[in-house]
Amino acid sequence: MASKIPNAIFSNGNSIPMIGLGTWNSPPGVVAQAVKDAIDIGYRHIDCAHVYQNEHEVGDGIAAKIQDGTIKREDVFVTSKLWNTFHRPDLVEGALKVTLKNLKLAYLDLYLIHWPVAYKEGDDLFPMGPDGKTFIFSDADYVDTWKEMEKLVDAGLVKNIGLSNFNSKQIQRVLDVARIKPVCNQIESHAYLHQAKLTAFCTEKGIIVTAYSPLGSPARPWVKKDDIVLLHDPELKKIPDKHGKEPAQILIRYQIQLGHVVIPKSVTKSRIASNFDVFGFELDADDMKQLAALERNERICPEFGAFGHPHHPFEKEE
Ligand SMILES: NC(=O)C1=CN([C@@H]2O[C@H](COP(=O)(O)OP(=O)(O)OC[C@H]3O[C@@H](n4cnc5c(N)ncnc54)[C@H](OP(=O)(O)O)[C@@H]3O)[C@@H](O)[C@H]2O)C=CC1
Ligand SMILES: O=C1CO[C@H](CO)[C@@H](O)[C@@H]1O
Repeated sequence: MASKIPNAIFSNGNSIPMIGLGTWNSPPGVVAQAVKDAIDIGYRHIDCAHVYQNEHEVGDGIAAKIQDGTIKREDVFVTSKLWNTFHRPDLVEGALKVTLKNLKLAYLDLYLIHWPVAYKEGDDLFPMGPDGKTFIFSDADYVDTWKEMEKLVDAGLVKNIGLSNFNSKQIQRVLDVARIKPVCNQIESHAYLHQAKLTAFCTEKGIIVTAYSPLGSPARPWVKKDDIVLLHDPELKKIPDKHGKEPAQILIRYQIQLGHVVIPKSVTKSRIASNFDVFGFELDADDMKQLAALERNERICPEFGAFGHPHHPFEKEE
């Protein structure tokens, strides 16, 4: 199927497809097929990360679709993220090279610092401290990490660099030293958590917001099953009927109309298809107001183990 996805334009003039396939929690053995299905359906943007521990299989899916002629490398936008144990400047390039090898790519379209918090360097991606709840921190500073990210652009290994889970003060610290500005901040964004101040700050600075967990990440064990889950919120359910659409499609379309790039995850072919079918209708002003009114300041992905880190981004709103 030919792909007609609108793009968002970065401050450097490069573009990113407004919708991409998320891959967190997409199991090895399943994710390669999900990536192949997504590309067949028309997705041209895949969101990955070293810490998802499935980049090798994601890479198999992309390679298969390049090999069978469905796409060329330059047709697909691939993002990955530098994990928190690799922030120390001497580790950054090596971490990217592992990701490139796993993904079987010569370059990334976008590389993000996954979180502003750094953890103890080493093989353990989640180096747990003695309390069994808090990771062991590193004192690497993301500003020094950023200078290494810039070198990856110089070396032609990544086309664009950006941030993820950074608050406005942290973004400003990066902007203050940046020779190459971050093009985006990938943050949690859905109808229960708008992060209005942070997104306004990003917009003012010309930084594109990518919305993660747009469906409220229902598979996370701590998303309470006895409370209202976003996808089943009775207020949300009033909107789809009017458009003949499903709740997930409304939530994805909502992010796009907010001007955000959006990366819903699914390994289910029918959902991968329906999540992509969000360009043939428009939410009206009343719908947008109703969705905005669902705000609950409900953060699903706070990186619990980093509470107490001096660079934890979201312990207070910034
Ligand atoms: N930068 C960061 O720190 C973070 C980045 N991310 C990125 O964002 C992506 C999306 O966020 P994520 O937390 O995965 O959560 P999402 O909000 O995308 O929800 C994904 C879940 O919803 C289910 N689902 C997908 N489509 C539908 C549908 N149409 N109807 C009902 N259920 C559906 C999926 O199930 P199934 O797969 O079984 O179909 C899966 O369990 C991640 O995969 C990752 O790439 C996420 C969190 C943090
Ligand atoms: O991208 C991510 C997916 O979820 C993980 C577990 O909560 C996070 O650590 C990470 O930020």
